[in-house]
Amino acid sequence: MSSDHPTSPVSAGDGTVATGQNKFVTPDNAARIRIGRDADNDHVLADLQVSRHHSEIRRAGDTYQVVDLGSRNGTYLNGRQVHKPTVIHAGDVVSIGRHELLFDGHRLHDHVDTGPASLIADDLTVRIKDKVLLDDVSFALAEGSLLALIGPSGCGKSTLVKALTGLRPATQGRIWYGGRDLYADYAQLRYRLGMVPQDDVLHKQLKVRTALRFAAALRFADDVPRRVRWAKVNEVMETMRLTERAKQRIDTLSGGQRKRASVAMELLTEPSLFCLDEPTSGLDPALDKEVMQELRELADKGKTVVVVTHSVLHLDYCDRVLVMCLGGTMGYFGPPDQLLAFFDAEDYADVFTKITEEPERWTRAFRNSPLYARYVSAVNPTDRSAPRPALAAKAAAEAAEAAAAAAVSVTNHATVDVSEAMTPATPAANGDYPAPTSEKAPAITVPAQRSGQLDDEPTLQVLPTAPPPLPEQIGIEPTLARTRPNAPAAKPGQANMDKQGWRLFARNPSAPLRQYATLCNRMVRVILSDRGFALFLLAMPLVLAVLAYTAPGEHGLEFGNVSQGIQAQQLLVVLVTGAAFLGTAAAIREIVNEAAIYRRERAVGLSAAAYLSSKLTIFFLINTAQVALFVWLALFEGPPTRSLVLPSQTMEIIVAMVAISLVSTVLGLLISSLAKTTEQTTPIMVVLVMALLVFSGGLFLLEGSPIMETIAWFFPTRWGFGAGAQTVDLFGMMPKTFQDPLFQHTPELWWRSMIFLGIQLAVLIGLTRLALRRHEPGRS
Ligand SMILES: Nc1ncnc2c1ncn2[C@@H]1O[C@H](COP(=O)(O)OP(=O)(O)OP(=O)(O)O)[C@@H](O)[C@H]1O
Repeated sequence: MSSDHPTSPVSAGDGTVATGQNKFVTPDNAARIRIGRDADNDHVLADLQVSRHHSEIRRAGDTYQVVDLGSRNGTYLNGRQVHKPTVIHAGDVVSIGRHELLFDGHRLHDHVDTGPASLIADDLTVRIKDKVLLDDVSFALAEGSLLALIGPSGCGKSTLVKALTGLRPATQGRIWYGGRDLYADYAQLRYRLGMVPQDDVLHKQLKVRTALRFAAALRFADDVPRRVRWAKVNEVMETMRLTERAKQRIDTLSGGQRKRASVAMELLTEPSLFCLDEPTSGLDPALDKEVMQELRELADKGKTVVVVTHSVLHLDYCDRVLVMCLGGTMGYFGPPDQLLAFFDAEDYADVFTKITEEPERWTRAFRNSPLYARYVSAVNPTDRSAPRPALAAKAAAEAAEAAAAAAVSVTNHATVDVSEAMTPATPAANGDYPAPTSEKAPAITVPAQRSGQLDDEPTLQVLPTAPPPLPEQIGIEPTLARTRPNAPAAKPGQANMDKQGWRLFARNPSAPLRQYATLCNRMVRVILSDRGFALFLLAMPLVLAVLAYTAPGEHGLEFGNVSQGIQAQQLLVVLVTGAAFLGTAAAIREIVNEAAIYRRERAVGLSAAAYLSSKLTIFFLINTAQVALFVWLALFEGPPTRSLVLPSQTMEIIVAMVAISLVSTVLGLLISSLAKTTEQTTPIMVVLVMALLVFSGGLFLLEGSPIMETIAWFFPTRWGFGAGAQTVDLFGMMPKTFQDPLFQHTPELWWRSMIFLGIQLAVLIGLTRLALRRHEPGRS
C-alpha cells in the first residue's frame, strides 16, 4: 500500500464528515484513526459492544497496523483477536462489535451487520467415538428465514443446533455464516449468534428486569453507562412484551413467558442468527402458536431463526422445514407445504411413523429427490455441479446496480432480490409431490457502497459502507473467507476461540474486574432471593454447634490428662468434619446447576477467571463467617489452654477450621464442574465427607501406615486436624501408643500444616479452572 495517496479535501473543519448514522474521517496525513463508541473518536461506532475507545488504525512506515486499545469485546483481524499491533493488508477485515471494516489498501470500508445473515450448513457430521450423531447434513438458509427442525427423539436435533452455534462444533463439515467460516472466525462471530437452549439461561430466582440487567452488564462493553444498559433492557422487554412482568420472579413466569425472557436476553446483543432448542415444549397450543408467531416476526425483521420443535401445528409459519431421521440424517428439507406430499402422508404423525420405521429409505428418497437438488445441491458450496455461477453472475450484475444507486443516496444496505435461488422446485417427474403455490422469496441483502468522494480520498479513511461486493459475496456463498488468505481454519471438531485471559487483564483490568463485581453482586442476589437456601446457610453452623455439644466431657479443647486428650480429639473430629461439610455443601452444586448459563455467557465474552474468582470470593466469605460462628459457639465453654502463633487460642482453631472449609469449598467446586447432573453430586458429597473424615487422622492413628499416611497428604483435613491438634497439644495429652508426631505443639509444625493447606488450595483452584473448560463453547 502506498503512503502517497492524495489527501482529501472533503472533510469538514474538524476532520469529520457526517454521513447518516456514521461519519468518516479524513485525518491529515492519515497517521492514526481512533475507533470507538465515544463521540471524540475519529470514527464513531454506535454499538454497545464497542468500547468507548476501542481500537486504532496506525500508520507504521508504509504499512498500517490495527491496535486494540484494551477493549472489552476485542478487535478482530480476519476473525482472530488482535493482541498486539498487527499489520493489515489489502483485503483484510477488521471487526469491531457488529462492524466490519474491509481494508482495500488505502481505506477502510465500514459495513455494519444490522441483522441479516445467510447460513449454509455444508456436510455437517458429528461423531463421538464410533457413534454418528449427525450424518452429512447440508442446507442453506437465506437471511430472514425461519427454519423448523423436526424429527423423532434422539435423531440429532439438539446436536445440529449445537453444531450451528459452535457450542459443539461438527467433527466434519463447515458452517458459512454470512459468507464466513463460522468455526474459523468463531471468536468474533459468536457475538452475533443468539442461542436459547432447552435449559433456562437466566437465574430463575431473580426478577425479570434484574436478571436482564445483569445479562446486559456482562455482555456490553464495560464502559457503557448504566442508564444506557438499562434503557436497552427496557427496550428488549418491550419488544418481547415483558414490561408488565419486569418485577416478577422468573420462576413464577409461565413457560412461554420464560422463553420470551430468554429471547429478550439474547436480543440485548442484537444477534443475526437465532437458534432455539424446543422453546415450545410443555406449552399449550395457544402459547405454542404465540411463540412461533414471535419467531416469525423476528425472521421478518431480518434475523435468521432456527427452531427445534416437537410441535408440528404451526409449521406453516416457517420458510423451511428440516426433517431429521434417526441416525442424524436428513429426511426432508424444503418448504412446509410440500412436506406431506413428499412423504405421501396424511398428517405429521404419519411422517414421524415413516421416518422412525424406515429412516434409511427416507434418507435415500430425499437424496434422490428434486427437492434435494433444488434446496441442497444448488447452494451446497462443495457441489461444483450446482448452477451457482449463473446465480452469482446475475447477482453480481444486480449488486453493481445497487452499488451505483447507493453512490447517490447513502444507505446502509441495498437489497437485491435473488429469489431465483430459493424458488420452489418444479414438480418431480414422477409427480410425487405437487408444485408449490406460494413461496416467500427471501431477499439477500447486499452491503451497498457510499461513493461520490472516493476518487479524492486521503491515504487512510473509514467509509461507512462496504465496497461493491464480490460476486461470490452476493448469493448465499461462503467466499468472503476466500478473499482473506490470512484467515486460519479451525481444527475438525473445534471452533477457534481466542484466549483473552491475562493478556486482556493486563491491557484493560477494568473489563474483567467489572465482570467480577457484576458476578459477585449477582451471586449474592441469587442467594438472598432463595430464602430457603439463605436460611440453610445460616442454620447450618448453629445446628453443627449444637451437635458439637453432644461430644462427651466438659473440658472442650483444654490441655490435661489422657481422658481430656480423648475428649479434645473427639471434639476436634466434630469441628473438622463440620468445617469440611460447610465447605463442600454449598459449593458442590454451584457450577453444575448453572452450567448452561455459564456456557452461554462464556460464548458472549464472560471471563472464566472472573467467574471462578467471584465464586471463590462469595463462598470464602460465607464459609469464613459460618465456620467462625460454628467453632466459636462450639468452643464457648472449652477453648484450648494455649496457642502457638496467634494471641487467641480460639482464633487459632478458627483459622485452621476455616482453612479446611476453604479447601473443601474448592474441592466442591471442582466436583461441581466435573459432574454431569446435580443428582450426581449428593452421593459424591457423602463419600467425600467420609473420606475427609477418615484421612484426617482424628479417628485412628495414621502414623505407622505409610500408604494411608501418604494418601492423607492430599486431604485438607489431615493438615487442618493437624493444625488444631498442634494448638491443643494432642501429642502431649495422648499415651505413647496413640501419639502422632504431626500433633506436636510447635509453631513450625503449625505453619507447615497451613502451608500445605495453602498449596492444596492453589492446586485445586487451578484444577477447577481446567475442569471449567469442559463447559466452554466451541469444544466437542
Ligand atoms: N455427548 C454424547 N455422547 C454420546 N451420545 C450422545 C451425546 N450427546 C447426544 N448423544 C446421542 O446422540 C443422539 C442425538 O441426540 P440429540 O440430543 O441431538 O437428539 P434430539 O433429536 O435433540 O433428541 P430430543 O428430541 O429427545 O431432545 C442421541 O441418541 C443421544 O443419545
